[in-house]
Amino acid sequence: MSKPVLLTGAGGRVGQAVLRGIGSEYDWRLLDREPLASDRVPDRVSAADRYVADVTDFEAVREAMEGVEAVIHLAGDPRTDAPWDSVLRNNIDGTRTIFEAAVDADVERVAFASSNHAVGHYETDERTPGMYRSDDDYRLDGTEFPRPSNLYGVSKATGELLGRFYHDEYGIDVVCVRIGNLTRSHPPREYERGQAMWLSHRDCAHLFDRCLRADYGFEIVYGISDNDRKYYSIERAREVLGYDPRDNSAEYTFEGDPMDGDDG
Ligand SMILES: NC(=O)C1=CN([C@@H]2O[C@H](COP(=O)(O)OP(=O)(O)OC[C@H]3O[C@@H](n4cnc5c(N)ncnc54)[C@H](O)[C@@H]3O)[C@@H](O)[C@H]2O)C=CC1
Ligand SMILES: O=C1O[C@H](COP(=O)(O)O)[C@@H](O)[C@H](O)[C@H]1O
Repeated sequence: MSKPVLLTGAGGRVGQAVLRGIGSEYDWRLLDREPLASDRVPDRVSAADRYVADVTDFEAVREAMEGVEAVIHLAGDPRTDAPWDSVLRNNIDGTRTIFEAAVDADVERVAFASSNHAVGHYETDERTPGMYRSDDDYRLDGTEFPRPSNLYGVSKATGELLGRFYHDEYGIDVVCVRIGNLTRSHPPREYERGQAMWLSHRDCAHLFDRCLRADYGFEIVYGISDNDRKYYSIERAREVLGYDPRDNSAEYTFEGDPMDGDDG
C-alpha cells in the first residue's frame, strides 16, 4: 500500500494492538482526541502524521484524511453502559463524519470497529450459558439482523448501517468488524462469554491487516480468535478476508492461565 492508512482511536486498546502488531507494515496517519505518548507511536510516524482531534470535527478529520488509502475507524465511546448523548456524538455522529470525509477525500476503503453488543440480545435466557460452550453449535454469522444489548450496541449497529449506506451510495469498500473481547496475553478470566468471544492482540492486528489488503465490497464479520467456545462464526472473515487466527481461549484454563504453564 503506497499511501498512508488513517487510524482513528490510535491510542486506545484496539488501536495499540493494531500498531504493535502491524505498525511497521504501513505508513500511518494517527488520530485521537488525546495526545499519544511517544511509546504508543511507531518509530516512523512523523509529528505531522499525528492528529489530536475529535472525530466529530469534520474539518480536522478531512485534513487527516487527505491522500490516505484506507481508514481503520476505531475512535468512539467503548463503554457498554455509555449514555445516549455520548454514543450519539462519539459513535454515531463521529462515524458519519468519518464516512463523509472519506467520500470528500476519495478514500475508497473504511474498516469500522463494530461490536458484539450490536447483536447481544441474541444471547437469550434460553440460549445462555449453553451457547458459550464448545459443545453448542449455535452460531451467528453476520447475516442476522442486529439485536443490540444496550444503547452502545445501538450506536454500533447504526455505524454498520452508515457503512451500508456509504457503500451503496458512494461505492466505498466497507468492512464492519464485530469485535468480541480484546485482551492480550490471556482470555478474559473466569468469564465464559468473554472466553467465547476472545480476540487476542495478535489476531486483532492480523484481522485488521486483512481488512486493509483483501478485496470486498460491504462486509460484516466477527472479530474473535478461533475459540472452541465460539458462538460467532469466523467463516466469512476467513473466506472473504483471508483471516487465519492463531489463538484459542481453549488453550487457557477457565482462570486464564496457559494450559501448558507457559506465560506466552
Ligand atoms: N476493546 C474491545 O474489546 C472492543 C472494542 N470495540 C470497539 O473498538 C473501538 C476501540 O475500542 P477500545 O480501543 O477498546 O477503546 P479505548 O477507549 O481504549 O480507545 C478508544 C480511543 O478513541 C479515542 N476517542 C474516543 N472518542 C473519540 C472522539 N470523539 N474523537 C477522537 N478520538 C476519540 C480515545 O481517546 C481512545 O484513545 C471502539 O469503537 C469500541 O467500541 C468493540 C468491541 C470490543
Ligand atoms: O464492545 C465492547 O465489548 C467488550 C466485551 O463486552 P463485555 O460486555 O463482555 O465486557 C467490552 O469489554 C468493550 O469495552 C466494549 O467496547
